[in-house]
Amino acid sequence: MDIDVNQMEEKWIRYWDEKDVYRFEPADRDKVFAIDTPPPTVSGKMHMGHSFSYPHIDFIARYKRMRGYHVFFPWGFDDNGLPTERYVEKETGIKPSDSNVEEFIRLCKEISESSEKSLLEGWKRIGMSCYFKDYYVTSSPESIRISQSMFLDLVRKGRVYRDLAPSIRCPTCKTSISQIEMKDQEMHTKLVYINFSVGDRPLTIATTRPEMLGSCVAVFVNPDDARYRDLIGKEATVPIFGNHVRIMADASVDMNFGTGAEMVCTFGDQNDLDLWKKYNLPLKISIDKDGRMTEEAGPLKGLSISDARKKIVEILREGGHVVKEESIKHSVNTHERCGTPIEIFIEKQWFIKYLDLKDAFIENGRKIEWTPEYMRVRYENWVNGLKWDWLISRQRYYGVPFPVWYCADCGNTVYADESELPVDPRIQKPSKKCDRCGSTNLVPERDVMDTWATSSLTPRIALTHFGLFDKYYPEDLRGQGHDIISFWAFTTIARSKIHDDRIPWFRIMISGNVYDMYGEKMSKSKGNIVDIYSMIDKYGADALRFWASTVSQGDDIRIKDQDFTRGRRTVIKMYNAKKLIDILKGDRKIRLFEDVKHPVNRWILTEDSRIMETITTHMDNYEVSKARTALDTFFWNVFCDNYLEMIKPIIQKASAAGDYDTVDETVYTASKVMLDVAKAYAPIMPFIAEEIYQTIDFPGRKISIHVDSWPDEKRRYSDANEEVSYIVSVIDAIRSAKSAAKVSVGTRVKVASVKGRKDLIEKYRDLLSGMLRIDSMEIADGDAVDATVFP
Ligand SMILES: Nc1ncnc2c1ncn2[C@@H]1O[C@H](COP(=O)(O)OP(=O)(O)OP(=O)(O)O)[C@@H](O)[C@H]1O
Repeated sequence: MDIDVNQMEEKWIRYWDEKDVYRFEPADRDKVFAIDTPPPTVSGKMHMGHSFSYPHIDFIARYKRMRGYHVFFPWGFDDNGLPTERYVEKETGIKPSDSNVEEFIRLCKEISESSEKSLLEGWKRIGMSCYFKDYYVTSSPESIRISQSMFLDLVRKGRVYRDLAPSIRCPTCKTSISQIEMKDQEMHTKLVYINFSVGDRPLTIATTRPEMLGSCVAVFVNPDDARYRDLIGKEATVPIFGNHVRIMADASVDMNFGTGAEMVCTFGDQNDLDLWKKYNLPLKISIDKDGRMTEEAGPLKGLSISDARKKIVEILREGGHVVKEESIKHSVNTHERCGTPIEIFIEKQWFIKYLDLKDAFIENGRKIEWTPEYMRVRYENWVNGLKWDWLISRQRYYGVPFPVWYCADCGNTVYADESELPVDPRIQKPSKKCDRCGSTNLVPERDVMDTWATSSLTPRIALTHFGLFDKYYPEDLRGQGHDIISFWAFTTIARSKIHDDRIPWFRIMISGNVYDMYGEKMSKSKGNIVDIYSMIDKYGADALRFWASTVSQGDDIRIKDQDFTRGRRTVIKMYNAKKLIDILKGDRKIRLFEDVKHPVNRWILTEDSRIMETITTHMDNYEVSKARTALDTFFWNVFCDNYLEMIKPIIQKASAAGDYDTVDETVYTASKVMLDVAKAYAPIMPFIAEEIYQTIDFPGRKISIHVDSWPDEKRRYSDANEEVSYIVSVIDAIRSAKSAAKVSVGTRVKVASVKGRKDLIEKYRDLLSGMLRIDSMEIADGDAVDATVFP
């Protein structure tokens, strides 16, 4: 091999950049293919998960471009919100509470800008054909304006409200979060059996949250539980705290968990919240916003949740209230960013009201084509399981500010005018008075929006960035991983429904995830990653993309060296095949042939157009892995092993006989099929495809293979096909005979004795003996093809 794959790949990245190959030229809607590309969060390093899922989108973008579409394939970064804040905290050690808002925002901007520059290089390096020269970021004034304007649209539509309502809170990140950001996690914990009393009688309840005892507002049992039927309606005394709570019945209580009697606290978990709402129970908050115990927690006041848990068990033990403790493993709702168990609070928060739209979300989900189709079910399960309106306010700093002030005199909410956007009420003074009482005493909303409240608008943000929203919305395709169906896919479909009563794109293509060696999804922020550069140095980016094409959409994958090796071998094989054609061509110019005469050329052109048709069908069905498998077989077996080997003696013989038409026709055919192969590989392995294209010297080439046309020319020569296919079966038989005689395919043998259709084999005697290195061939008639060799 004399190709430096890394150098070759870097050369083409520079070339595509210089020639602006991926610039989008607007055209009529039916000529455009618009893609909603995932803007990665600025939260760490690019990893092999990205070099798997992004190429899946790029395969389609490149294919559609070669099919003649003007492909709108923008690039963007999602660089506002909690992921970026946490990244900045990790990188600098500076917490938002250590500095003022403006200073911290400045730091977040500075760090995300420099981080974006290096991340961008990574995405270019894996051969993405996005338009990188002008990308959007979700923290730009333009994106903030759109996000705030859509917020005002929600206000106009009555779809947003601020209310004192239960909200989910992460004590570590010190912010409210939404249901979307929760993740179930199996955790080890202690189930503590505690004695309450009903008069003289003990009533044992079991709980995993003993520190919440001060918030206990009721004890619940199942109405069918005979053990407690006589207690329903009575009062139980809470140990240590001494207050009395009602014993109530609800069918949701699991008789088999613990003792079948449970305490309801405000709020230990979702179940507490449900019962609290259903029975209008009192409210007692014993954990504050920062995860510290409050006054209500009595002797636990000021402790952290975990310390409080230890302490209360000690106190209960001392008082003789603990019956037993059991180690259990149970599922806990945690914050997906940091893994901390969530808490439930009552706070004033902004919510998008959408629970009443669940049916419409399902209906719109069904108007979208899902690839693979079964991912729609995941989406629907998520929608059906929604229990909360979408909480969009966050008590953080680096996010899109709410365009809102409150009147300190009458409590009215004052919204910014559209013309003032983007606005940061934390920094900017309002331009108007309270529209209810005329007061100028306005105080800003200090919360910011959840990052998904903005990234759910990416079709609008990306298209508006180029002034194309009205022309190309809804878009044609959204590509993304299945890890964020409930985040990004769902929120985008929801926002499109609410704002525009439309679907955001006609198709969504969901790719699988790359897992680390422990079976966890690789993730930037968690840091459990394999860096892309170490793999590119070893195998090249084409090989990484080849690996990405080895599984179907939606399927998960691990890092397997053999897949990268196969990809790299294919790159080298293509390079060598092209080199062989160069040698056979010598210094002749390629002449174009409308029609070819030699049966071997007629056969390969027939096979070529057949396979291209198959590949095209797979690509049209978004089945890239099937297309690539078919192409691999054609390229390795049919084209390299058979056709290129067959034409060596053909060209040699024709040259010796001065038959330059046959030489030119064969050189043309070999180059043409090589070009088709390069074009068909181009969406998957764009670098080697460009290398072949640019060096093959075929007339009529464009600036790049990636803007040339897809190979769909149909040439069918049925006469030659039957004949040469038969000869290919003879070649296979002689190769098998050589292998049975333990001689390598390239080793010369003295005699080969071949049985079959004598007249036909005779016609190809020279080709067979030249190609298979046979000194003398004995040919006999026979029904089935059979061969023996004598070294
Ligand atoms: N391990 C992975 N395998 C496949 N695709 C992934 C993987 N991780 C992220 N992606 C995809 O990359 C795109 C951008 O994701 P994102 O920037 O959130 O990456 P991330 O590593 O998960 O970051 P974070 O840790 O901040 O969540 C999404 O489409 C996502 O599905």
